[in-house]
Amino acid sequence: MTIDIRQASHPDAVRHFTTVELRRHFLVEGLFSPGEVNLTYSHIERFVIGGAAPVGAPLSLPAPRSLGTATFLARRELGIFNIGGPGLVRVGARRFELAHRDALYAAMGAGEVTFESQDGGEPARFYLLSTPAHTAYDTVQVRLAEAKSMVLGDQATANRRTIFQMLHPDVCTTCQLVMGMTKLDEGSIWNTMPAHVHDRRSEVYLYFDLKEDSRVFHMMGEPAETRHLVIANEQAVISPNWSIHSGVGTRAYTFIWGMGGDNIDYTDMDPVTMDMLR
Ligand SMILES: O=C(O)C(=O)C[C@H](O)C(=O)CO
Ligand SMILES: [Zn+2]
Repeated sequence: MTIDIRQASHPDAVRHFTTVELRRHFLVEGLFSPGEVNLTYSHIERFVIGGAAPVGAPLSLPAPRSLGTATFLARRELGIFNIGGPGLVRVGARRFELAHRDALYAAMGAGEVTFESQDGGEPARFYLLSTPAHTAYDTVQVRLAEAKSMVLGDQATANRRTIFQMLHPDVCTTCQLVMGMTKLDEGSIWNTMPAHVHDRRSEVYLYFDLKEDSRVFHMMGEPAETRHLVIANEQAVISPNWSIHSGVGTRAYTFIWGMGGDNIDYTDMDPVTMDMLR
């Protein structure tokens, strides 16, 4: 197990970051190493961002020293999305079979978490996002078909996409975690443009389903001070409350978004109009 600690940065400082510094602070690489759990602890929203790629023996989710608790879920809630082959997640005494793109909400106090692949030829890849919690709700599986979905954008603006809200108040109860998946139609490449910010919540994007030779140019920064990160398949980006988060790919892709903060209201966004962008 590895854990990488990220400190929060003031936007006045970020304005002067080089490309290397921007990537070191906001990009999360190497999430899925076969047979390992890799975690990043961000002081933005106290997110824990991780990947578990079990091959052979089951993998346990450890409680790193940064959490200061005996088990990972003692004071936290966790969203688990399977972006690989069929997988098995055990939470305490319960077991959940997660097909490709299924999600699981693991509640505070639910016990130890372990990950397994069910098909050695097509291992599971579990993306993890966790925030501090205050109440023990139910641990529930959310299949992609059970998501609340909406189609946004159109082909003329190359942003036709389906948003699947999965850990969302209309689907399951969480403390502060709100998560889902956005899939772009073939030929569409823009997400979240026009852009927005939401000062009440921070967000993490995991881009996947990207071909080896494709990249997403992820836009970040204050609306009048935008910067970009060039992102490859299965890399994540941390988006602080003051930052836009939008991307344009060299072809279609899918991403998992997840938020934590003061509310769980997906619609609580401050729109950024085109004339505000610099
Ligand atoms: O494609 C989109 O637009 C999104 O998926 C936007 C994210 O869900 C988001 O930024 C939620 O705050
Ligand atoms: Zn957002």
